[in-house]
Amino acid sequence: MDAFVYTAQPARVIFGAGSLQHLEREIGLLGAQRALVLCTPEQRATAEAVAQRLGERAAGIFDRAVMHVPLETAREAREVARALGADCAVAVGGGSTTGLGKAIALDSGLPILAIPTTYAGSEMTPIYGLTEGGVKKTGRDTRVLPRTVIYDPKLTLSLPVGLSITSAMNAMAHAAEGLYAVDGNPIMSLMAEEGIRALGTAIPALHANGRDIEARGQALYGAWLCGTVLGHVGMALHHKLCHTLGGSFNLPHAEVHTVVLPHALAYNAEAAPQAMARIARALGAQSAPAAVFDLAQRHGAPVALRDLGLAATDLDRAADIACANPYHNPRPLERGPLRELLQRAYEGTRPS
Ligand SMILES: NC(=O)C1=CN([C@@H]2O[C@H](COP(=O)(O)OP(=O)(O)OC[C@H]3O[C@@H](n4cnc5c(N)ncnc54)[C@H](OP(=O)(O)O)[C@@H]3O)[C@@H](O)[C@H]2O)C=CC1
Ligand SMILES: O=C(O)/C=C\C(=O)CC(=O)O
Repeated sequence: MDAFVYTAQPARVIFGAGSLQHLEREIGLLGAQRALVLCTPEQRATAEAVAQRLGERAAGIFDRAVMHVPLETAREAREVARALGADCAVAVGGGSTTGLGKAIALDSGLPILAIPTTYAGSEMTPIYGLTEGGVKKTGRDTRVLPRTVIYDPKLTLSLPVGLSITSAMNAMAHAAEGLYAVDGNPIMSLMAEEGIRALGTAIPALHANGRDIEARGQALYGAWLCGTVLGHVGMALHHKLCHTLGGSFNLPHAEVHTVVLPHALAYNAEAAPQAMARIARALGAQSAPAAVFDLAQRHGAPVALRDLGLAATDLDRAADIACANPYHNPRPLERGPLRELLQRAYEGTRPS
């Protein structure tokens, strides 16, 4: 076995259908008295239910979380937290809401309790993102890692099926790249393979019935494992491409992950055979890139960048940006093959 270093990121996880009932106890365990509840405008009703559960421990609700955490929103939320005397933040929602909690924590050190309702995985990472003047910057800081995470599959029953599938593919991407990370280790690989297996089971079941609570549990369990991988080891080509396409061309986050993943895996397949074997095994298939493509396509998820609104004329610029700053990838980054990868992702060609 190769030598490795493993530093665990501390997080307390409360998992299970109905586990929201433990919220007040968990806030108490954080030593907090006044929680600011964060949500998007559309998830206000859920945030109100959370605040009601907290009773006197609820300082208020900030319901203006949006994708990619604009700096102005972060400043506004920080100010509201200060004005209300909040001593912790409860983020209920997807990665956008968790991201807002992280922006508050980065500035103030307030502990975050996250209640994720998508599979993006941000709740398990010390990674934060902030967008200023249309440019998103990400960083790592242990202060932003949520202290407690409540995974309650019941809260995900309202997540539309299409979004559930693309969000699950987003989670799977963290695990897939974790399997060939430069700083990978056997513990993260175990979690990655099990996370992919759980998501590979959940996706067909959710496609059949979005209210299947067992499948919701499997998906959230997979999201937890995959988010943990994202939080512990470095990502590579796939995440770089998705950040380029999401950030510079304003394409939707989970959908871009869904479309790009099979092609990024195909690019890396020969350079990372063990990772590919584990992904394929987790999905009960022969070829990792084809299995991931089939999983998306069979369950109604988008498979072509052109269907997400990218123009063919954007592909050259996307390839340039993706090559601009060097980063680790199992196969060296070469502009020509990368441009071909993007062309296949644009057209939605099944990897052979
Ligand atoms: N820092 C990190 O480690 C990570 C950060 N991220 C970041 O997180 C963001 C993406 O996260 P993601 O979760 O995909 O995006 P969002 O949080 O924006 O959620 C995606 C969609 O899910 C909907 N939704 C969420 N919860 C529910 C629910 N209970 N019922 C119905 N609909 C629901 C949202 O609706 P509505 O808007 O109406 O609430 C939204 O349309 C990106 O900014 C990404 O960069 C992602 C992964 C890791
Ligand atoms: O961009 C961020 O906010 C940080 C990480 C991610 O979004 C991970 C991902 O691409 O899913």
